[in-house]
Amino acid sequence: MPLTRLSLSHFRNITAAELELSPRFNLIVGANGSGKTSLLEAIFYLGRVRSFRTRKLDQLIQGGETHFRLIARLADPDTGERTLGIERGPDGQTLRLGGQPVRQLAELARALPIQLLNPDSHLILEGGPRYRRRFLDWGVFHVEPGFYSAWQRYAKALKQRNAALRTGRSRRDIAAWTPALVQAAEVLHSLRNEYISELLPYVRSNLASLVDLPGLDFRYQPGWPEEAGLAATLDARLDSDLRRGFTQAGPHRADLLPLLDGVPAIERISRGQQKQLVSALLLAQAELMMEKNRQPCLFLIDDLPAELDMGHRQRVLERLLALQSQLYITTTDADAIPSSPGMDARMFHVEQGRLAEIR
Ligand SMILES: Nc1ncnc2c1ncn2[C@@H]1O[C@H](COP(=O)(O)OP(=O)(O)OP(=O)(O)O)[C@@H](O)[C@H]1O
Repeated sequence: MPLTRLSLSHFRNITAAELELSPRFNLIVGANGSGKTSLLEAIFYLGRVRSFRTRKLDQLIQGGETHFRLIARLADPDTGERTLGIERGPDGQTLRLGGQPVRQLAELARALPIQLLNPDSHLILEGGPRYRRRFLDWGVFHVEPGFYSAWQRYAKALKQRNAALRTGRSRRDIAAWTPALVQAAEVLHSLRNEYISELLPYVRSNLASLVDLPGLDFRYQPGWPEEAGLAATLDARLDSDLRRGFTQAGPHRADLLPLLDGVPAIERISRGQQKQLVSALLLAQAELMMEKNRQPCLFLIDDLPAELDMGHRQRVLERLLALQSQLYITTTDADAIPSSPGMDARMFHVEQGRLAEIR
């Protein structure tokens, strides 16, 4: 659901800002180092309660200050408007949604599904399997209701098994975790499998309009050899797990690898094609989510001109607008963004952390 208002204080170089947002298209224009990415980072933080730039979250607090505060109004189709507020300081953070304390971060992720396209997005192709798992699980989390609880059960069993491996407990103690681990793993595997088969038609339709890559396919690896089964694999690798002190097989090692003519696509495609492919993947997820949940997502696109050429910018924006996504696009040059007449657009100028709407 879109944000209608956003207020920020002491977030990165933004001392204070109050923004009335467009439900569809928000363009953020400013010179290098002015604070454009910081604004996207703040919106991302509202939904994910983390940054896409750093793990050191205290870095988000403006230098010389002790806290940052973000307050957003969300247009909620069921309840009207809800307020989401996050304040972070030296003693931790408080999160409130609709006047209530937030108990699980998943509540925020559900209320504010956010997709990010930025210069790091190519890590989905170029980085290790964890980037592709994160991509995959974003989608499964949003469209498969049982995923989150299965993931929690799995994470708990994995943590216990790893602790048992590290502290040199008996094989019997370690094996005691196998049934819970395998049961949750199988649920995750089947939900991921189902999600991938639903997603692929959307990926193909986006590829057809964005990038010409006949022969592109995907290989899903669940994180263990399927023919052997997870229980037998854990058993067979127990000595090796004991030596290393952690569990080497399971859904936490899954991968979804794009292949071109049988080899990893990253080996064969240009940088521009990588960006088009990543855009197609993110769009496909948003389309499937819209189809299944009737819920549009927010798209944060950092430095759109650096990501795509003019023709592809136009096509990606058209598809996103057709999806009723709320867009936040940054650029140093407003002329580099295709204009879409009739769009309910707002443009903001940023200079040294000060944000002002351009009318
Ligand atoms: N905690 C902080 N306190 C104050 N200023 C900060 C903090 N963290 C980063 N900055 C500054 O905020 C400024 C804005 O950075 P940001 O990455 O948002 O700029 P940008 O407009 O996206 O730039 P570019 O176009 O170069 O990507 C930078 O000058 C940076 O040094």
